[in-house]
Amino acid sequence: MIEFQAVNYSYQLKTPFESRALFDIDLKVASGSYTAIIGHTGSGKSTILQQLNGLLQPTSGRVLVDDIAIEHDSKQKDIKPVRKKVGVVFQFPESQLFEETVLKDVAFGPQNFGVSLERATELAKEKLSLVGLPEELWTRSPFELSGGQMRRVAIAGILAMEPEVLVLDEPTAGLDPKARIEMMQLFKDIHSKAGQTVVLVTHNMDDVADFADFVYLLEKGRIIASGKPIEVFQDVEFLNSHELGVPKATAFAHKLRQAGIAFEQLPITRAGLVTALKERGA
Ligand SMILES: Nc1ncnc2c1ncn2[C@@H]1O[C@H](COP(=O)(O)OP(=O)(O)OP(=O)(O)O)[C@@H](O)[C@H]1O
Repeated sequence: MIEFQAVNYSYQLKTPFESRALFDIDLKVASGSYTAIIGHTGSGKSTILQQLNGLLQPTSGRVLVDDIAIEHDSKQKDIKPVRKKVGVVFQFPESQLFEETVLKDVAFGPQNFGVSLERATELAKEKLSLVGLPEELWTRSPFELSGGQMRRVAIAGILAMEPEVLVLDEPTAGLDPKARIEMMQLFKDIHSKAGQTVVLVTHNMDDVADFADFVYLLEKGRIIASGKPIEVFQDVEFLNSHELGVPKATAFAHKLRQAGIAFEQLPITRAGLVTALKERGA
C-alpha cells in the first residue's frame, strides 16, 4: 500500500544550511498492518512521517501510495489524493482544534475534502462515538474539555476523513498513565476490529511489542533493523549498543538468561514472559 523506494531527503537543499535527514530509505507499510517506526530524537521519524502523506517530497527516490508516486518534482494536485488516503495525527494534535463546537471541528476535515455537511456531521458523530467521547460534550467548545478529551476530538477529526492509513506520531505524549493505556487500546481496537492500517511513530518499545506487527528502527536517517518485533527484539546487545533498549519483559528475560536460565526465544510482552515462565514450571 505504501512503499518507500531509496528515499533520500535533505532540508534546505542547495543552501549553506543543507542537512541530510534520510539516507536510502526502503520501507513498506502493508495494507492492514500495524507498523511501528522507532528512533531517537533527530533520527528522521518526523521527516519520514511527512513523506508518508506528501507533506514533504523526496529529494531523490520515490514514495508510492497505492498507484500514486511522489517524487521530487511531483505536482501538488497529483499529491492531494494522498492527503485523504493517509491521515496523520501529529504530536499534540489538540493544539490544532479551532471550531466553536466539538462536532463542527470533527466535521471540518471531511467537508474540506468535498463531503456534504450532512454526511460530514454523520461521520463526525460516528467517529466521536468510536473514540469514546460522551455525547453531552459534542456541542461544547473543544477548549472546555480536558487534555485527554481534546486529543480524542482531534483523533476523531482525522478518522472522520476515513483515511486508509492512520499515522500516529507519539500519540500518548503528555498523557497520564491511565489515559495512555486507554488511548493505545483505542488504536488497537480500530486496527483489529475495523482492519485500519496503522503506522505508529514512538520511542516506547513496550508499545511496539504490545501492538505492532512490523517495526523499523531508525538511526541518523538510516534504517538499522527491521522485522517482526519478536525477531528484532531478540538481539538485545545490538539494541543496547544503539541505546534503543528493549521491552521490559525482554530485558527481564535477558537478565534471567544471563543468570543461566535458558529461553529458546526471549519474550517481548508481559503475557509472553508469564507463559514462558509457566512452561518452565517457574
Ligand atoms: N526544518 C528543518 N531544517 C533543517 N534540518 C531539519 C529540519 N527538520 C529536521 N531537521 C533535521 O533532520 C534530521 C531528522 O529530524 P526529524 O525531525 O525527522 O527527527 P525525529 O526522529 O522526528 O526527531 P524527534 O523525535 O525529535 O521528533 C535531524 O538532524 C534534524 O535536525
